[in-house]
Amino acid sequence: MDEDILYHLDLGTKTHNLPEMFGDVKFVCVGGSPNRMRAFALFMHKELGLVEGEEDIKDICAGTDRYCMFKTGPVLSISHGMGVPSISIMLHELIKLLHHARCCDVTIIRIGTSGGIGIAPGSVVITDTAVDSFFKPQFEQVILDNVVTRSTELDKELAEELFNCSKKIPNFPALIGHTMCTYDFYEGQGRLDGALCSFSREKKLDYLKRAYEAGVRNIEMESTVFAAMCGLCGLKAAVVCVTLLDRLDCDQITLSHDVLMEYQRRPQLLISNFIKKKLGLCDQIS
Ligand SMILES: O=P(O)(O)O[C@@H]1C[C@H](O)[C@@H](CO)O1
Ligand SMILES: O=c1cc[nH]c(=O)[nH]1
Repeated sequence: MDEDILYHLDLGTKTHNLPEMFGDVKFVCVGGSPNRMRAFALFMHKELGLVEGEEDIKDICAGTDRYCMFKTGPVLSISHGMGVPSISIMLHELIKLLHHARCCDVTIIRIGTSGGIGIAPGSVVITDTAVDSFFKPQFEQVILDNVVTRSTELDKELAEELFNCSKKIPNFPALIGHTMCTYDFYEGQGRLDGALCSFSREKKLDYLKRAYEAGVRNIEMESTVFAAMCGLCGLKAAVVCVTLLDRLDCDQITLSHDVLMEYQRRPQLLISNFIKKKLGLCDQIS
């Protein structure tokens, strides 16, 4: 293409000098909420000890209200909204952005929230494999009128490295497990408390217990397409989500605002330690 307009990011190859703006990016962190991703960028800025002021960390995608994007040193922090279609659009444009900017050796990590299965709320699940609602390690993309099945394997070495990093953080509950990705938060995740519910409590528990037996430890809404797209495009990728509740116990998220914020910071702390370690900024993890 003579020109590539990254419409939902409000960036383009003719309007922006992408290599100059993004050429040094080595880590990309993505998550659903714009506020979380802004908070992560500010946290990384502090952790990396960068000189310019926090006020210089501006939303690069301010011209659109679809996604927000912040850059601090080699770390890019981007929001992706909720669900597969939303993250998929963002990833198409992000991956093209990294290509146009001539970035190399980029690691991409989704830092999110999730519902746990059979584990304590507040646990951080590092995904080894993302699975669909049938516990299969695949993502089905409808392309024209064909269903194309793509693998959702993630980088096992990276998952192990993150798990080892987590062990160095005091009182940090983390584990490696499969993550189930659904197309809905309510009936799609076996919740009884949506506007619609077409199954019994027994059926719900039977489904979630079968998921647990298949190795699933948490449920969220983006991991399969994230793993599939990053895998096909040669990006090292990981998914790190905190659990907000144990779905074997309840459906509603009753955490106080403060606890919710503290839980959401857990994946951020782990990833910040990982990035600092990769950049050689700390032998001793704080
Ligand atoms: O990154 P977030 O915390 O948005 O991920 C999960 C999956 C859905 O997008 C959302 C549902 O509450 O949270
Ligand atoms: O239960 C939950 C919690 C957060 N995100 C989800 O997708 N499900």
